[in-house]
Amino acid sequence: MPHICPNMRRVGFSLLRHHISFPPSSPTVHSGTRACCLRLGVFARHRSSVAGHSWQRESHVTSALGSHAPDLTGPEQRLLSKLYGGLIGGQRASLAESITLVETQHARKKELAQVLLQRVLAYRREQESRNGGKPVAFRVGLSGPPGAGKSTFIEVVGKMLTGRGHKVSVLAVDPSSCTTGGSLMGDKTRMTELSRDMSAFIRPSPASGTLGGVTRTTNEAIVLCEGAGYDIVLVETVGVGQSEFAVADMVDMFVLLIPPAGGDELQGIKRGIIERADLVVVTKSDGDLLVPARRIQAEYTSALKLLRRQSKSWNPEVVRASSHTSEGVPEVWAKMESYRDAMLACGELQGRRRAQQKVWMWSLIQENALLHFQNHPGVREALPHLEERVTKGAISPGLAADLLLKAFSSPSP
Ligand SMILES: Nc1nc2c(ncn2[C@@H]2O[C@H](COP(=O)(O)OP(=O)(O)OP(=O)(O)O)[C@@H](O)[C@H]2O)c(=O)[nH]1
Repeated sequence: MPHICPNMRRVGFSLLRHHISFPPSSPTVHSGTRACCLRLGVFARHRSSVAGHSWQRESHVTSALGSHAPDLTGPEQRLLSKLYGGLIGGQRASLAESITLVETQHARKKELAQVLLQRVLAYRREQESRNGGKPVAFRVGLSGPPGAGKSTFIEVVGKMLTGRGHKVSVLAVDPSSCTTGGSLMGDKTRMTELSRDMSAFIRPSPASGTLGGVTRTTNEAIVLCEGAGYDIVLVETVGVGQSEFAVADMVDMFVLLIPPAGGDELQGIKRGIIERADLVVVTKSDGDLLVPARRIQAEYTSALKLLRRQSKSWNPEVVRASSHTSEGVPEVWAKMESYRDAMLACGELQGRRRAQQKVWMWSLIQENALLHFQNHPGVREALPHLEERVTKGAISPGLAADLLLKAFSSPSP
């Protein structure tokens, strides 16, 4: 049972009191977060210069956190130096290894991952300040129903962009891996050409975990990709469950891909997610599918007019493209660039990123607060009995919740 600081308890207590919904029980234990923050100070004091960037420089950022930090061992320091040096040097193997580190469930490695991440964040901040405070990479989320043509589209756009000198990374968020451990997205060979391109980096979804856990690691993987010099980060997800909302909360632009099919196939597309779309792309706009594609485009254009606008500077549009003929693909990218430029110019993109940091932080708190609540000895002891009485109707859910929260707020035995 990890030590839970009183503040953490208060947060968990107050979240529960305000009926904020938590994800279901999670195997992701994040107990090392605070310890690893503390450890940053130690890492900062490890003065090795990697790729011309001295660790010393960040010490002012982290010294306030560092006084109780236990030391990193020599091998740990060497591992982190190697990963960081390789990562900012743009080595794909170091990037892949760093993402594996942030995906780990191993408590100590999780701490190391946070140390690395903090360093990469500091490096990225330096780059952004050199870039006039503007983000160094453009993050685009792409979602759509199974078979919408997402991976084919990403392959074609990705190749076009690397051909123009960009470095493109593709991260996948697979909701099925969170529930079943299986995969909606990973079982077939995807983006074969792009995966051979040295300017591209493709990373499948973590194999398992809660959506909260996958969201955290994807957010962290984005930071690592940007540190490794990828100026375009594409995050792909299937429009199933809540994963598309999670992805919309971690990108600069959210794009919905819709196949030119009618009726049932489109019913799975949630109205809520259409509201979040900055751009809708009707895919497979070629051959026999051209006519239905035009019809779907017209239908969605009318539907979008009825929705509330998300931005003062951007009106979501519906465009058509074919990944087979490439027709419309450069135009789709041009729209994405116009969006980025407009949102950067008015500062909304930067504002969106700031808000996302908070969403990300709160989703971590929710996940961990619930975990601490469930692991509390008093709660564990009272839970089976109270659950039984609630299901039998002997006591109200409200009273049971109050009793459990009371157990949680009393000191551990
Ligand atoms: N005619 C036509 N077919 C396409 C086009 N793009 C993709 N397809 C076909 O649509 C099918 C699904 O394409 P994918 O790219 O695998 O779709 P996806 O959305 O990634 O699918 P999931 O991985 O199941 O979510 C494949 O058989 C593709 O060949 C296109 O531009 N035109």
